[in-house]
Amino acid sequence: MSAFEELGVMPELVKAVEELGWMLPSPVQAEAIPLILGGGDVMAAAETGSGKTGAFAIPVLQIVHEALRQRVRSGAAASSSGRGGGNAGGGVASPAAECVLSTEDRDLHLAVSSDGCTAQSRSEKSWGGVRATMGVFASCGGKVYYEVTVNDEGLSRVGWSCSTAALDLGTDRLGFGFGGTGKKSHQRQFDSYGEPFGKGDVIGCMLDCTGGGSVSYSKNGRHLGEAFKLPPHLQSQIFLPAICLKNAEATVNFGVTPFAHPPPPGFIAMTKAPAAWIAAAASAAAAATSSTAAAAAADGSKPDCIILEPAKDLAEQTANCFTDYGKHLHAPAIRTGLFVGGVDAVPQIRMLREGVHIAVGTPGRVIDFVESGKIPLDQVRFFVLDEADRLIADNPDVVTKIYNRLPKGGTGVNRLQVLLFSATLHSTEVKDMAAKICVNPILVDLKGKDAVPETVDHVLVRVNPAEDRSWLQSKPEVFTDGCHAVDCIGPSTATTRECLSEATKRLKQRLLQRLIDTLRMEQCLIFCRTNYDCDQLERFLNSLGGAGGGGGGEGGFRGKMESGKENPYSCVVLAGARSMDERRAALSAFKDGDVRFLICTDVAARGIDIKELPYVINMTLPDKSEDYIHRIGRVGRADTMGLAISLVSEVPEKVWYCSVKGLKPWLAPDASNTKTTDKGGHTIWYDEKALLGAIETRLGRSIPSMSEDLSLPAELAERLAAGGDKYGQQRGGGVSQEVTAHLEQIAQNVQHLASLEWHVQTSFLRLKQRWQSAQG
Ligand SMILES: Nc1ncnc2c1ncn2[C@@H]1O[C@H](COP(=O)(O)OP(=O)(O)OP(=O)(O)O)[C@@H](O)[C@H]1O
Repeated sequence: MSAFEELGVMPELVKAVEELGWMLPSPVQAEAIPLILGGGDVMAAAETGSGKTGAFAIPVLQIVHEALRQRVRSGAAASSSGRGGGNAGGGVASPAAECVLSTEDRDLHLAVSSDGCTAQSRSEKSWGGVRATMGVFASCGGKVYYEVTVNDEGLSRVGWSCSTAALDLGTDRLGFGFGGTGKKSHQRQFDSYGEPFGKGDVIGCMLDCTGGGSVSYSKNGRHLGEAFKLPPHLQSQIFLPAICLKNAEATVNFGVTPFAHPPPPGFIAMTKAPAAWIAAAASAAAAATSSTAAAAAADGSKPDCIILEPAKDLAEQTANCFTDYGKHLHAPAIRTGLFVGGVDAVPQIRMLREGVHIAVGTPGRVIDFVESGKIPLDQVRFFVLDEADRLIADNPDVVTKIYNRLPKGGTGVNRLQVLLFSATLHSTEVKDMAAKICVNPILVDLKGKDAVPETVDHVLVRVNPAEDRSWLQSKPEVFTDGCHAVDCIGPSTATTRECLSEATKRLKQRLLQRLIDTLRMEQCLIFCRTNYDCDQLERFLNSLGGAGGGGGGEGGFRGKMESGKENPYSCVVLAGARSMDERRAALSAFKDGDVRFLICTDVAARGIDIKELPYVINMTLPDKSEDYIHRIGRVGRADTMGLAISLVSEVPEKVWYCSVKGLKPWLAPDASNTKTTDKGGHTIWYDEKALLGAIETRLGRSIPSMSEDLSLPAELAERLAAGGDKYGQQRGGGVSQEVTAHLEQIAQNVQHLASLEWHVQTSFLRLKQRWQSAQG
């Protein structure tokens, strides 16, 4: 059994992740997958690149697939009998329909076998109940039978109940049970009936829908007499086979295989009943809700899961992960839809009409579609906030509005599960929101505070224009942001705040070039503060590349070189101001290794997964310390070593400031107004030393600096050399620490087994020798 199977993951999903080369679940996966499969709300905080997407995607896919299979089975039965002209109420099943125990309509702690015939509940404290996927119209005028075989010594109660009855059979007015202690139960009234039963006994459960209706039982083929008469108010209801167990196991037979004892005269097996008698459980339950809901529920076309992501690119990546992990799930296949803004809504609406089971999107587009009724929510059972802290900080209203509209599904297996994931999940806002939208969430917190993975080395390059005067050189030409366009910059003003600020910007671009050359960077992700900074850096790198950057037209693939890999400075841009097509093309060119540098804003700070990326550079520190953790977490993923370098100015830098959301001050009509915002302009003074202080406080450690010749701090260089590690490659020669730990764990057992095997073999050979010599 593989390590993923041990977590309860179904073989189709295990196969898919093994094809991706995942040998063992990562720690967050090992913790979160069983919790989600068990039905809990989960808040998971784990380092960047530690496999959080798989930790929620795998169990979500599994549960959604199970639910869908169940619906398709029930829906198919309902529609085929509908075509046969049966009951006008719809939801009438074909006689050949497969009636099994439901994996949906059960208590969480009761397990149902994959063939839907055996139920097991190992709780000694509480009863676990389950109903069948088909029911019988009490008004059908027929007589139906099914059998239950008790497999062990625990307690069992068997019988019939309506789809809305308590799963604890016989404890309300909608259920009728017969228990192993020899009692019949209805409305919590337990009266002596028949005789006790236990392990090995076969109980026949009869529903007689003639003459007002009654329920009776047999034990090992012996009829025990009528147990209940159906009260008049229940004679229009649908009754489903139901059992409940306490630390027990039982197997049902609805008639697919021969019965242990023949049904009493006039009774027929559930599965042999005419179509007009039988109703699918899903239809029975759906009938209680709106008719449109029932219709769509039957074909399973509404989302079961809503996943919010803070950025379009990340949403697309997550949707692709769902498609990849779920590729072996068939009959039915899972359909994942992507719902992000900035692109034509029509194909997305069409997709919703065709049916989507997992909806992944960004807050704006998702709330638009929810409020206009395009994304129906009445079937949703998972609400996932990936990068939850960012979503909650930026879009608390959207999160709350969507949550308020979701069906909560009670406390059984259909209850809504809320999952919050991030590498930085420790803010007060997250805790407050979790208190509102989660029910007893289980915290999977692998470090207890925000942490940087061991595979990420991070260093600073201090930028001090007062000491480094190379900014006065005219070559290579740099392209700064124009915040000092109206200031007097030059040797004569070299000590003014404005001049030092402009000098910092010039030095940073030149330092970037030196870093690229010194470290012989094959690939690097470069973070800038604004869209405009990205444009200017792109110009700078293109000018170094000497080819002026191919394309560059409106909507074109700016910066892509004919042969990107040969150009040591080839670059593309991924930033909010670029179109979705351009962003997609840029990311894929970078992932494919066609270009060396991906210049980006913080839209790429979270979640974006680029395999074996060796370097990240921060041209400017982010103004939120948690974003630093996410940015540098683009390297050091999946046990690959990576280096993050931050250029940090020793002096304040004047930068553009968007006081109105969406406003690009460098494009504003009064863009020449470079005064600070308190003086009616569009700039602020940015203090990177203070930002660095906040980051170091958050991490609880100081970040080492590179030396002037841009070599690594000694401690890092030594550690790297000792481990034989290289940035962009798996640490420890390709075997992950988890795999090593796992191998160490099983080594002892393997040795023990080997020695047992040796003893068995040698004693067999000795015996054989003795026998041969005895034979002469
Ligand atoms: N069990 C595993 N074994 C090997 N590789 C894995 C495993 N789980 C995930 N990965 C790989 O690790 C990389 C990072 O995974 P993922 O993107 O899910 O990380 P994350 O924790 O969500 O990171 P972030 O915090 O940046 O969003 C991916 O390339 C993924 O394919």
